[in-house]
Amino acid sequence: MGEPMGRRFAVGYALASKKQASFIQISLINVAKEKSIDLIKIDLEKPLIEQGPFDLVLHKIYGAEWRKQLAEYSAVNPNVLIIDSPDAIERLHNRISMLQVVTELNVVQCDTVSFGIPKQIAVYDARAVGELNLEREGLKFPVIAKPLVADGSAKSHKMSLVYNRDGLSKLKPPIVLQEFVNHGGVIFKVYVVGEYVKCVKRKSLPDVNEENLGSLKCSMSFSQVSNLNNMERCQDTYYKMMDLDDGKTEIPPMNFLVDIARGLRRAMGLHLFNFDVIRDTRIGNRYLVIDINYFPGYAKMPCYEHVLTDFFWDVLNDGNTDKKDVNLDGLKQSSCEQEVRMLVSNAGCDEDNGASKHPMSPLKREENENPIQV
Ligand SMILES: O=P(O)(O)O[C@@H]1[C@@H](OP(=O)(O)O)[C@H](OP(=O)(O)O)[C@H](O)[C@H](OP(=O)(O)O)[C@H]1OP(=O)(O)O
Ligand SMILES: Nc1ncnc2c1ncn2[C@@H]1O[C@H](COP(=O)(O)OP(=O)(O)O)[C@@H](O)[C@H]1O
Ligand SMILES: [Mg+2]
Ligand SMILES: [Mg+2]
Repeated sequence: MGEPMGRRFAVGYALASKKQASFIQISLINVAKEKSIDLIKIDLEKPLIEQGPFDLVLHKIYGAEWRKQLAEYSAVNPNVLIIDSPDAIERLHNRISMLQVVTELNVVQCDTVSFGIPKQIAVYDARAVGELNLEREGLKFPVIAKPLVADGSAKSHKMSLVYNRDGLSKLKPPIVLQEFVNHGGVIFKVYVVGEYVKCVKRKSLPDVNEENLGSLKCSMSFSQVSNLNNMERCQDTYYKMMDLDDGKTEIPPMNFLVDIARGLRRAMGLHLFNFDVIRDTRIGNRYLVIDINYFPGYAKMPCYEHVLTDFFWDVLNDGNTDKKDVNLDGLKQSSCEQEVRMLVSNAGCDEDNGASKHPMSPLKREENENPIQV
């Protein structure tokens, strides 16, 4: 069968080699091709302005030089879509501004479910860290120390769970100290692709028994607990190992997540991101957003080829997905997912997500929890 006649679209992608290897799979190239979309690698060794023509530039590259190249390309090609805007992405490179947007979301309120962010403070001064009085800052042990900068480097994922004062002195600012919230060892990862939303469960840090705090050593280092290392990625059991199918943890109400996703998408001006959510076991139906990532590992999402291709198609044919959102009641469902839902159940995933209508939002917005700066 030949390809359909008519207009073809060129999507240029600029990705680091690891990202390219995971995201640009042959299955994605083929599904896109069938929809008249050609995925074309942007050569990072050459000026962007000399490449193309593209209808859309998809990118996850950091740094001033790349921003300059994008700006130059946009100035000469004003109709080309840049997904996403470097300024909008920038907000996610700092763990304070990243979560600030969650506290500013303006969504319909209801009594049954609420969301917010954990209490957190930024510490900039290395000399101040050992002297910190957590109680005065409204925090108590245990806390998680996270690098303030979230720029995709291995360093930016290196965290420690700090149990007591002694653990504080080892920390290297600039950091964020965030209240550790017991959440039953399960994290919800909510993937957003334009209007599409998908929630999966993953393993997380186990709960900490506060009564044992005194007997624990001062801190514990960790990195990307909900993800896999490179060796694990090569194994067949890839999805099984990562997705948590404990059969007992229910995912948060989908209409609730959809409202947060839509609010975030609009507030941040981003199309491609995911956010990590935990359920505060002390309170029950209270959910905390702890992390937002630009252009995450979509290839781990079932049917990602179709979801992403549908997204490219929509933005290329519309120019602006947000125009459509105004009248949007439910969520999009990928063409692949419509079929798959009938045939199989996705391990660790909500069966109905990505498709559910949400007439009444059960959201309750909490008061702003502005971080204190030290
Ligand atoms: O590598 P992957 O596929 O695990 O994706 C990473 C994401 O994993 P997730 O999809 O949330 O499970 C990962 O999410 P977490 O930070 O682990 O929550 C990041 O988005 C990471 O990007 P960066 O290092 O922050 O720039 C993502 O890494 P890049 O692929 O963008 O380098
Ligand atoms: N406030 C918190 N309370 C409990 N666990 C947390 C909290 N913040 C992070 N975690 C755990 O630490 C992991 C890494 O934190 P996260 O902020 O998502 O950083 P990263 O950007 O490296 O993914 C999370 O996936 C979760 O398991
Ligand atoms: Mg995370
Ligand atoms: Mg992150």
